[in-house]
Amino acid sequence: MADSDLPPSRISAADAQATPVVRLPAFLSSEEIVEIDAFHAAQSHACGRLAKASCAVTGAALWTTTYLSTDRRFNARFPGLLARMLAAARAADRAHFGDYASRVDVVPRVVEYHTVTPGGALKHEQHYDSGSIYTFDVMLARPGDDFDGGEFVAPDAGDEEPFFVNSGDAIVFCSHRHHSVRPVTRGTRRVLVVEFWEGEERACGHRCERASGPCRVRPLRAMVEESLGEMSEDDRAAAERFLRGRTVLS
Ligand SMILES: O=C(O)CCC(=O)C(=O)O
Ligand SMILES: [Fe+2]
Repeated sequence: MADSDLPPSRISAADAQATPVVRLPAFLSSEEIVEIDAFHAAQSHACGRLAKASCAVTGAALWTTTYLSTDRRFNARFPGLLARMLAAARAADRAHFGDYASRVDVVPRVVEYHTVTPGGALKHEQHYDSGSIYTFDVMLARPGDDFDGGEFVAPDAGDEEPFFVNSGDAIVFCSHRHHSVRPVTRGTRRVLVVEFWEGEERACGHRCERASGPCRVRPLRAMVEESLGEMSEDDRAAAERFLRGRTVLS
């Protein structure tokens, strides 16, 4: 594998679409959800963050992703949980995905905490998690109570039952399987997403696109820090707002 590449896919696009999304109801206890939310509250300031969509009128973020794998923070705090997720993913692969990777060495590529408010959605129906093997997705909020809308959608999944009924419910799927999320219509939807891949266990503050060797992405901030010092206070504040969470290839 060239060190700047993603690992080659182990499953064809067509075979990936034929795999089911496996439900793991009540995967997390309410105590574990409290621990994860507390960890997010305490650590998110130190982690990479990306506002994926924002309101055209107010500029408020509608979908914010916090990369809890920054510096492997989540990985160090919740190793047992990540091992449980991987064991469940491998079992789902053996039982339902054609056992295409259950013996492959995989590690967490990224741990993402998603916060989605009304209007936030992942609309692209052919979206998939390129470069990863398994995607593990856990609902942290209470559907119908903390939020409405925001249904997880897997085309051709074969039934209309919701994937997430209660907080703590999880799903696991082949990362190359298409999936999307309908717009949230009320409240705040929170999910934890872990992608496992054949690359190195990453510590960078984003979703790494480089399977091995030093990550080439670094905060744009690092490239312009000197010039920030030369700006007026107003210009610097505007630049800081612009730079927050943005990254660039070096
Ligand atoms: O929000 C979700 O349930 C899934 C999010 C997702 O697929 C992604 O961020 O790639
Ligand atoms: Fe995804």
